[in-house]
Amino acid sequence: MAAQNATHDSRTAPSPDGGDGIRDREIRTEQAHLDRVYRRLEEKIHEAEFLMDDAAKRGQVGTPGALAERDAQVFRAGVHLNRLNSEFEDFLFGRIDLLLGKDGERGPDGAYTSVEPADDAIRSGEDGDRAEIAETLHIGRIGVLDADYTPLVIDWRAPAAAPFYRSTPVAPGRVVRRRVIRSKGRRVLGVEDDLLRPELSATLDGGALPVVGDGALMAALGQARGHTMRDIVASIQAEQDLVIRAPAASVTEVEGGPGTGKTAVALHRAAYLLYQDRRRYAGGILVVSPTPLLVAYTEGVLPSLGEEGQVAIRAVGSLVDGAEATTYDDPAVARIKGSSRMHKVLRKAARGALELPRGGRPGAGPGERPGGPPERLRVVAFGARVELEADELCRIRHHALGGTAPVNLLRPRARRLLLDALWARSGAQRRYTDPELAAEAREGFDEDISSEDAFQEFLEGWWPELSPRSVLAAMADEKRLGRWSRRVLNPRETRLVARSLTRLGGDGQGPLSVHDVALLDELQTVLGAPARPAAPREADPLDQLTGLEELTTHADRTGRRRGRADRLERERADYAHVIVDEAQDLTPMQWRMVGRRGRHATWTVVGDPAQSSWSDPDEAGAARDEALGTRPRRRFTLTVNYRNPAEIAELAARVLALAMPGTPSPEAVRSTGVAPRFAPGENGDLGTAVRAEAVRLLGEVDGTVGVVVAMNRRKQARGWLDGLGGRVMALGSLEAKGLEYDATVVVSPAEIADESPAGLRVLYVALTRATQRLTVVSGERDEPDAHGIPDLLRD
Ligand SMILES: Nc1ncnc2c1ncn2[C@@H]1O[C@H](COP(=O)(O)OP(=O)(O)OP(=O)(O)O)[C@@H](O)[C@H]1O
Repeated sequence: MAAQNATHDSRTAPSPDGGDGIRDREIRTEQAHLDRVYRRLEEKIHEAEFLMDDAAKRGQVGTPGALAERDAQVFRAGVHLNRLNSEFEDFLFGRIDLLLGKDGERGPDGAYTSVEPADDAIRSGEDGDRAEIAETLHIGRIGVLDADYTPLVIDWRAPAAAPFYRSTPVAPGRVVRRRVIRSKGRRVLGVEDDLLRPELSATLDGGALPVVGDGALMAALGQARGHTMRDIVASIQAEQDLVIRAPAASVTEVEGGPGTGKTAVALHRAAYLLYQDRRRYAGGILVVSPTPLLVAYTEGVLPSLGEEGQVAIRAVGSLVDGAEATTYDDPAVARIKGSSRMHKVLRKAARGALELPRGGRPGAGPGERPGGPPERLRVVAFGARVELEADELCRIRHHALGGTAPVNLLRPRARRLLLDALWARSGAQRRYTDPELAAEAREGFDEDISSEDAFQEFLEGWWPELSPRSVLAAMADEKRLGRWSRRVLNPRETRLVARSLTRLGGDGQGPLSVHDVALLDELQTVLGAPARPAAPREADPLDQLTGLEELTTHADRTGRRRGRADRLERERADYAHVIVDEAQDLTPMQWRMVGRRGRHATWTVVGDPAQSSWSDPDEAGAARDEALGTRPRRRFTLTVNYRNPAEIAELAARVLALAMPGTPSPEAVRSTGVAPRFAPGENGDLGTAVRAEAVRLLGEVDGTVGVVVAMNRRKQARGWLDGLGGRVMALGSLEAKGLEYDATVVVSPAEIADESPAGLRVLYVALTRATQRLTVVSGERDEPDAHGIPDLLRD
C-alpha cells in the first residue's frame, strides 16, 4: 500500500548514538539553514524598500513619463514588500537528501531533475552498498532562491518537491532520507526522519547520515483536534500526492472511505493547481462543501498554504447569492425536492406564475402580486379605442411562452406580439397599399402605443418580472402546485412540498432549507435575469505581475485576498475549476445547480458512496454524469484511514457491512488500544447518560468532543450539554459530515438509522468521526446485549 509505505512502513534505522545528542545537533543544523533563509528574506525586504524609495525620488522629476515610471515602480515594490513583510510562520517543513541524479541536469528551481539515481551513485563493497549524498533540498510553503540562484527553499508544489511525498521504501528513487522539520516562527523545534534506503550506508559531507525519530505521520495523527482542520503539507502520503498533482485536464474522481484524507487532498489540490497555472485559475476555483460547519472547519487550510484569493469555499446551501439555507427538510420532503423530477415542476411553475392572481386583497395566496393581472388591454390608436380581450391575451401569452427561453427574457417578445395584435385589430393595415408606407406607419404606431402609460402599466402587470423566491412561495398553494406538478408528483408528494414551502411566507422571504436553494437556482435559470449593463470587472493588479514567483510569501498570496475572495464570490457564476467534496451527498437538483457553475471548468470530485445520505444513488449518478458531461475522467482510490484508530474502524465496519454489503473498509493506520465504550441511556433518561459520557470524554482527551444525535434531537442535545464549555458540541447526524473530533458520543444508533432510507450510511458517518475515543449510548429503540452493544453494532 503506497500510502503506508511512504512513512509508516519505512524502516527507520536507529540513530548512530541513539541519543538526544544527535537530535540536538540535527536541530542546530536545520536552525542554521533557517537562519540563512531569514537573512535572505531580509535582504529582499531591503531591496524592495530601496526600490520604493528610489521610485519616490523619481516622482520629483515631474515629467509625465517619469511619473508613469514611478507609479509602476512604486506599485511593483509595494507588492513585493507586502509579500515579504508578513510573518514567515512555520514555512520550512521538509528536507530530502538525494543521491546523484542520472543526467545531472537542473530544472528552473535549481534542483536536479532526474528521479532515478545515476548508475554509479551506489558503490558495492564487501560490507554492503555505499553512497554519498549528492544533493539536499529543503521544502517549504514558499520558494526562496539565494542571491546566486541556488534554491534555499523549494515550494512544496514544485516538481522538485514531489519526491518528498512520492518516494517510498519500495520505490525510493534518489531519496535516501526524508526529514520533517517542525518549526515555529524563526525557531526549529524538532526533526523526524524516515530512511527510505535503509540497506545503504550513506554519507553526508564525509560523515554517516544521521537519522532521528520515528517518522512524522504518526506524530501528526496523534495530535489533539481543534475547531479547524490543519494542513497536511508536511506528511502528504504517496497515494494522496498522486491525486494532488494529477493533471487538471477534465475530471479527476477520488473515492475513499472515511478518514482517507479526501477533503485534505482536495484542498491541497486547489493550492497545487493555483501554483501550477495561476493565470488559468484566475478564473476562480469553487469548492462545494456539504455544510456550513464543514466550510468553517476547513476554511483555514488554504490560507495556511498561502492560497485563498482565487478559491471560494461554499456550502451547497449557500451557492446562490443572497440565499442562505438555515434549515433542513424532513427526509421525506428532501427526497422529493432533491429529485430531478422537480425541474419539470419548476418549469411549469415559472410559466404558470405569470397568470397568478395578485395579492393585496383578501384571499390572496402566498407569492401573489398586488393588483391582479389585467384581463383586457385598452389603448387609443388613430383616435379610436383598440382593445384586446382575455381570450386574445391568453392566446398571445401562450404563443409568447412557446419554446424554452427564460420567462423574464420573453417580455420583449410578448410586447411585440401585443403590438402585432393591436395593429391588426386597429384595421390600419388595410389603409396602406404601399408596403413602404405601411411599414412606416407601423413603426409610428409601435412608438406611439409603447410610450402610452396605459400600455406600459398593462405590460408591467401582465408580464411582470418574476423573482425565484416569489415563484417558490407561490408553490406553497397546494391546489396551484397540483396543477404545476400534474403527472410528475403524486398528490401526497405535492402536499408535502407545498406544506414545507409555507415556511417562506407570502413574500417568499422566510427561511430557506438546503434543498430550497437548489430549487431557487433552477428557477433563476428558467426565469432568467433581464439584461442589465454588466459591471466592469475591476482589473486585478496581481494578475498583471510576472517575474516575482521566485519569492512568494503568505503576504504575497494573502495580501488583498479578502477583497479578492469577496469579489470572486459575488461575481462568479462560472469557475475555472470546481471541487466537489462529499460528492456522494449531492441530490440530482444540487448536481444541476453545481453543474451550472462549472460548464467550462475542469473538475475534482471526491466522495464515498458508503457515506451517502441520498436515497437514490442511480438518480444522483445520472445527474452527476449530466453535470460532468462527456469529459474524460480519471479515477483514484484512497485506501488508508488516517482518522480512526483500528478499534473504532472495526466497529464502524460492522455497520458498513449492513449498509453496503461487500464494500471494503479502509485500513486504519494506527491503534490506541482503547475499545469503544457502550453505555445505556439510563432508565430512559438519555440526557443524563449522554452528559455523563461527554464529561468523561472531556477528561480523557485534550481536544474536542462531538455528540452526534438524530436530526430531530439537536436542540434537546444542546440542552443536555449546557454549561460544559466550548470543547464539546452537539450536532445532528447530517451535520457531522466531514467533521472530526478527538472523541465522539454517538447517541442511539437505531434512531439515526431509522431517520431516513439512507439511515445506515448516515450512522456509518457518525461512527467514523473520532480520532481517539468513541462512546455509543443506546436509546429506547436500540436493543443492547449484556455488554450494552446495540443490535446494529453487533458482530
Ligand atoms: N497524509 C496525512 N498526514 C497527516 N494527517 C492526515 C493525512 N491524511 C489525512 N490526514 C488527517 O486525517 C483526517 C481525515 O482527513 P479528511 O477529513 O480529509 O478525510 P476524508 O476522507 O475527507 O474523511 P470523510 O470521508 O470521513 O469526511 C484529517 O484529520 C486529516 O488531517
